[in-house]
Amino acid sequence: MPPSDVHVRFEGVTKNFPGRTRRDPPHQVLKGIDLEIRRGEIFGIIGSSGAGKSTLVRLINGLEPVTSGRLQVGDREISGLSEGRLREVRRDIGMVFQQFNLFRSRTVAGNVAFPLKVAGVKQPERDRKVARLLDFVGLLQRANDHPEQLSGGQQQRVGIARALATDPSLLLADEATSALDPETTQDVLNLLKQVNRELGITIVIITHEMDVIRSIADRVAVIDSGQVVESGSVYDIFATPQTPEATRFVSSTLRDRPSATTLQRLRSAHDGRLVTVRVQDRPGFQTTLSQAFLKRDVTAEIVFGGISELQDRPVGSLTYALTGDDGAVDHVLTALRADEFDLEEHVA
Ligand SMILES: Nc1ncnc2c1ncn2[C@@H]1O[C@H](COP(=O)(O)OP(=O)(O)OP(=O)(O)O)[C@@H](O)[C@H]1O
Repeated sequence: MPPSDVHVRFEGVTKNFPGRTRRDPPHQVLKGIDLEIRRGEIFGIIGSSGAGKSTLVRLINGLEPVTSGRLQVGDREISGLSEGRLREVRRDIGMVFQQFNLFRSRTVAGNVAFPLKVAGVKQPERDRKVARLLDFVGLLQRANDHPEQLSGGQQQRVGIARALATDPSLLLADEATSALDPETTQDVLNLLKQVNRELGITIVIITHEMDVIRSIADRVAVIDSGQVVESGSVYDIFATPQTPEATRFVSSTLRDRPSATTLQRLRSAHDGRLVTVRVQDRPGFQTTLSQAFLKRDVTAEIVFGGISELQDRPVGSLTYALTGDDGAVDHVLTALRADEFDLEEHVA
């Protein structure tokens, strides 16, 4: 990939915070991050609480220095930049926060105008720009209201308009929808999608919710304990997660794999061996499976699972109760595995 296509590049980035007392060793929060975020994409970063997501964001906008490694934003190497140069980098980055961070004492228009004022944009130009931005986020009629007169979703729209005021090429959204209900979340995610598609702005979205990644991201990195454990296209992570962390996040939204309790219930309700098969986007997937079972007189009853669509391709898992001669079941499972079917047998 030519360097200009990469918007943010982490190369072996670590971040330490000092220990609690001077005698404690430093706390390594990021442990060698390698990541490439491409210009114009929506890149999701998902991880559990404390994984290091917010720290990663604070490195990108230069609010915290990296401890070691290289971090490039646009065509600039961030590590070692002076505060003045960092301000220039930050001017090209918009931020959207979980708690919106609006000024309560200013009107909606006043909030959006604020970064323009700081940047020294004069009044008539400022007013024109604020009106254009409020129109873009669908809140032109609310320009003179104060934030507390708006719903959470509307406040976040103001937050997005304010983040766009200085025409950034990169937008960082840190848990931007975590304080919102599911329906409002979808509205705000749609607006972010519009920002990306219509204005060509690269978006990095930080979340602990796989639903958010599924709704809007093109690619995703899963981080766990300060490390990228998996990254790739959202479809690939959903269709073939490689690590337990990614598998856990994927099943949290697809709800296609039985939990331990469900397995217990399935065991008492059905005879046979329980096997979960991951759905694959390949021709004749279902037919190949059913024929393999049929050929060896194995009865395969679907007892749990679901198939849904992601980026117009199927994802999900099906759990079967397999009854028949044990040797025959073993034979079918071995043959399917050899044919690259992804199977998990749930042994009691
Ligand atoms: N300024 C700091 N000084 C010391 N430790 C910090 C500092 N900022 C973050 N940490 C620690 O770094 C770790 C990662 O924190 P971070 O906020 O980046 O995680 P996160 O994935 O965003 O979690 P959450 O979703 O809960 O915000 C935590 O253990 C946190 O206590």
